[in-house]
Amino acid sequence: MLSYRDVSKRYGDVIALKGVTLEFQPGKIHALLGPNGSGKSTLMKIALGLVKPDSGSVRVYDVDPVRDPIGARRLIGYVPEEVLIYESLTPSEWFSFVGSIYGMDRELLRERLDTLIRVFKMEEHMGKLGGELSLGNKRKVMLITALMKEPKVLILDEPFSGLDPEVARVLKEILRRKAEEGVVIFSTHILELAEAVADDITILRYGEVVARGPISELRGKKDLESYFMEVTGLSSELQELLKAL
Ligand SMILES: Nc1ncnc2c1ncn2[C@@H]1O[C@H](COP(=O)(O)OP(=O)(O)OP(=O)(O)O)[C@@H](O)[C@H]1O
Repeated sequence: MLSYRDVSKRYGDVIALKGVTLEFQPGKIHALLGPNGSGKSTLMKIALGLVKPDSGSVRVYDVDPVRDPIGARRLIGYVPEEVLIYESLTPSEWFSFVGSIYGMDRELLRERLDTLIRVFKMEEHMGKLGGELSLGNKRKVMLITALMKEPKVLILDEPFSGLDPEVARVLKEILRRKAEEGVVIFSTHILELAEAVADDITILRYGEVVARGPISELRGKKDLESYFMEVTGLSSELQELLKAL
């Protein structure tokens, strides 16, 4: 389980999170939605101890990421929004390196990697340097890195961006399977994707939770886009701006 209690975070004058209380349970796929700058990445980074909250408490199962960021990272597979890979290592070299850092058994590592590499269709790219890979393949390397240790918590920031439709389908299936055993959270700006993949959604606006629950219950009779526009207040803001234009 991943929980946040009354968590706030400011960057100088900018309020990124304001008294957020949330719980993400295993068994469901959770989508995190919100306009640009609403605090989604900050919320995710706090779970990993990459960003320290100003107040409130966070638990990754029973680990406090503020006191024990390494312990929290052991439990979490994380894919950030930005592409971060070693340009001068091949995916093969990179996975062996990460496997040794995780202290994974070589045979187990090989088995898991074999499957993930085939599932993500990366066989022919394993010998290329990271810097030579296409953007989508770099993102696949990051996804495999997050999945290879079979984490209890999977946190993916915009994981579907740059993936072709076939790989996106594979990823949806993986998330579904992972959610059976652990916590799965992903952020997205694509509402159709949240609707197609997630069980529960959480919508942030200006660092506050403005809606939360099963998609079907939240939107009621509306389509998710209209619901999103309504709770984030974007609809009226946009209409005003368009009028001004
Ligand atoms: N390192 C930082 N220094 C200063 N301000 C930051 C920093 N990181 C985030 N912010 C600010 O905090 C707010 C929340 O940012 P965050 O990246 O968490 O939002 P987000 O919902 O993930 O946005 P997006 O959808 O655009 O990725 C924004 O106003 C952002 O500019």
